[in-house]
Amino acid sequence: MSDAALIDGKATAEALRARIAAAVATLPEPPGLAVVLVGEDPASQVYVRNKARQTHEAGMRSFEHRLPVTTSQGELLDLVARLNADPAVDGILVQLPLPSRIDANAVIEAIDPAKDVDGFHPMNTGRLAAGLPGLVPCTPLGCLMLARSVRPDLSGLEAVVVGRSNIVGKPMAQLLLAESCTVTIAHSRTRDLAEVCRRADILVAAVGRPRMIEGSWIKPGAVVIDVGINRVAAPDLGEGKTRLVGDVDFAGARERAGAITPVPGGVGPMTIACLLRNTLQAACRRRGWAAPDL
Ligand SMILES: NC(=O)C1=CN([C@@H]2O[C@H](COP(=O)(O)OP(=O)(O)OC[C@H]3O[C@@H](n4cnc5c(N)ncnc54)[C@H](OP(=O)(O)O)[C@@H]3O)[C@@H](O)[C@H]2O)C=CC1
Ligand SMILES: Nc1nc(=O)c2c([nH]1)NC[C@@H]1CN(c3ccc(C(=O)N[C@@H](CCC(=O)O)C(=O)O)cc3)C=[N+]21
Repeated sequence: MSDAALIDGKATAEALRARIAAAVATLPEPPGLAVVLVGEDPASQVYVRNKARQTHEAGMRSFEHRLPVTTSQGELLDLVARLNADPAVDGILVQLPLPSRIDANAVIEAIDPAKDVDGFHPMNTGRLAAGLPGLVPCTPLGCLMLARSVRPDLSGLEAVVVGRSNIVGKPMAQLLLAESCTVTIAHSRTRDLAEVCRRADILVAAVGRPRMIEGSWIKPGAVVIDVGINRVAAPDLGEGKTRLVGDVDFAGARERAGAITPVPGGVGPMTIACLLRNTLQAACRRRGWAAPDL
């Protein structure tokens, strides 16, 4: 079989951001997104900076809160309460992971579900599981959009999600189930992961292990969505250099897949575009504006 089609997340995300910007331009006031970053994790700082820039480019307001790594849980909960009460804030994102002293679940549950643009509050995860409208986690939503860009009708397909985290794997499985896929969720205790993956018409990898999914595990013609963002040493680029790779062995998988997302330039840019989409949706719901059709 010839090489898989490349699913261009960067271009798809740019197009989605342009539609969001056009919709925002028609609103009486700009939606506002608050991003909270605790500590100095350099990778997180890059995401926060990219989010702020793209929020402005979409015509929205961005409120950044950078707190020292010594911040207590009480101080963080106070900030969340202020953001819940702030009428200019439509969306609240608290960057994860948080320092281990802080109970992340307590912080997520403190966010007003109507402003929970990450879709992590139990109210929103419950609504997703029940098939009710709500805010849907950005990364799985972006993955679904990319899968549908090459297979508009997923109904009846075998979908395998590798990873069962609350932020990617579980909501991804719910979205694929809602598309009428036959869904398998694999994880670190799964026996014979290679054989499970070989069943997949749609394979979503959200593990956090560089190139763990081998080319020979891919069903010929499958759609492969690689969520992994792993920084690895790249001595070929020079001493001390690094590069980003996914959870899938891209070169091997490309020989068998029908379509595949690259890393970088795949799921990552879609995550930010979906965050802006959720912020627009939250603003429209909260403020009684007609929600645009994106
Ligand atoms: N592109 C984007 O926008 C985003 C990318 N990411 C990236 O996606 C990846 C996953 O993130 P996240 O879900 O938060 O990660 P977590 O570490 O929370 O979850 C990883 C999952 O992978 C499973 N797993 C670990 N090792 C294996 C193995 N050997 N075989 C099978 N399953 C395994 C774990 O199983 P178990 O539950 O049994 O421990 C767990 O369910 C990371 O690389 C992260 O950087 C994350 C968020 C957004
Ligand atoms: N509350 C919360 N919500 C999140 O959505 C969240 C989070 N915490 N913590 C961290 C993870 C990770 N994440 C990414 C977003 C964009 C890219 C992204 O844009 N990646 C680019 C490249 C980035 C680069 O080059 O460094 C790409 O893949 O092409 C990656 C990763 C969101 N996360």
